[in-house]
Amino acid sequence: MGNGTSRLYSALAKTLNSSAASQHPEYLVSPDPEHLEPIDPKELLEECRAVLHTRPPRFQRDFVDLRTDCPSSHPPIRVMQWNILAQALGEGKDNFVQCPVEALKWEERKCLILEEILAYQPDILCLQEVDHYFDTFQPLLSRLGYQGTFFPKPWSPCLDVEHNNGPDGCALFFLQNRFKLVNSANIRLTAMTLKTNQVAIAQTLECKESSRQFCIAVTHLKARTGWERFRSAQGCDLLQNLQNITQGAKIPLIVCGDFNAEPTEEVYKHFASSSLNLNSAYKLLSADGQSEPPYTTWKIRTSGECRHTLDYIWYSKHALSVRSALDLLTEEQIGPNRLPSFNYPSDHLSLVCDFSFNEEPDGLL
Ligand SMILES: NC(=O)C1=CN([C@@H]2O[C@H](COP(=O)(O)OP(=O)(O)OC[C@H]3O[C@@H](n4cnc5c(N)ncnc54)[C@H](OP(=O)(O)O)[C@@H]3O)[C@@H](O)[C@H]2O)C=CC1
Ligand SMILES: [Mg+2]
Repeated sequence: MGNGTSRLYSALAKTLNSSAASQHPEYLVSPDPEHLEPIDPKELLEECRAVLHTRPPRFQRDFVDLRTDCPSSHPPIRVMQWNILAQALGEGKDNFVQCPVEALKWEERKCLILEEILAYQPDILCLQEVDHYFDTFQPLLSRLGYQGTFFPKPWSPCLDVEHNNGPDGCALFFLQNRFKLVNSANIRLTAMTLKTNQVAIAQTLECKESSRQFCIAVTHLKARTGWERFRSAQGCDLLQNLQNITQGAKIPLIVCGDFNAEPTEEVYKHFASSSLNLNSAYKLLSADGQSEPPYTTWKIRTSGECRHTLDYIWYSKHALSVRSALDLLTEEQIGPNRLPSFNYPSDHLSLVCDFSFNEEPDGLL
């Protein structure tokens, strides 16, 4: 076995075997990463690239500078929002008819996912459709200095798929050397007072540099057309929970999610007009700062081509500024067979933003 390969198995192989996933209780804050030997991100990136040596080169995406005039005395906070496509759904249920089966092989697709994370080095990761938390992302990201939290769907569609790796759910990771966890809440979303199959995680973090606190939340709302009212009710429930957690918007807030809703839907309008004073960060990439990108997910299923804007990063527009945002892949980069592909591991694009606190939040948050 070549040196690279053996190193690969030294870093990537120190992950729990997949059977461990089903032995874990529903919700578990990961063990203290101090007790896991750290990995050098450059080494892990090299090892991932060794696995991906037969794949086409990574697409280049650039950060768009959105700096406003308010300078910040502290380093920005980089947040990544990403529905990484559950392996069981990608292989067993999602029917991406133009995606070759071998492009979804987990041993390579996981390295594409890790490569994207290592390329942009977010301080905070908000993920949906995580069905390899315990055997892959938690052990590896812990060794990169992240503390992780996982909250699976009560009844994940992954469990219907033969040879699944356990339920999918939302995961939230933050760098331990930058933030201290003040509070963590797992939220099973309701709709019209009924418990639903969708969840969220909301955590209050304190910046070690500035002692400023903020709330970061991740969610994944009910998919499919015909469920618009259901998503709207889930969104209202999440907003109510966040009102309480931020003590009525006293704490700045960032909410990441696959909302499974176009900007025309009611749930989007609830977030855009909430008393939490939120703005959608990716609107700032548009010329007038008022329009969402044309797509955040683009796939071809048996039902046809689906190009939608469903993923968002909402933030407290008075207390926080967006300093930059990662541009999306172009249609040419995505290619005619759309996503996922040999080039990109998910049907959803990652969204990445750099935030800073406004020194003195003007007025209410
Ligand atoms: N809800 C419950 O209480 C119960 C649920 N179940 C099981 O759970 C499943 C529903 O899970 P739930 O998560 O609530 O469902 P969702 O409708 O939210 O979708 C589940 C997953 O399917 C993907 N998806 C969306 N559209 C399609 C499509 N057209 N074809 C294939 N996949 C698609 C979504 O991906 P994306 O978000 O990226 O679009 C999402 O990850 C049922 O199929 C059943 O297996 C069974 C009994 C009870
Ligand atoms: Mg999906």
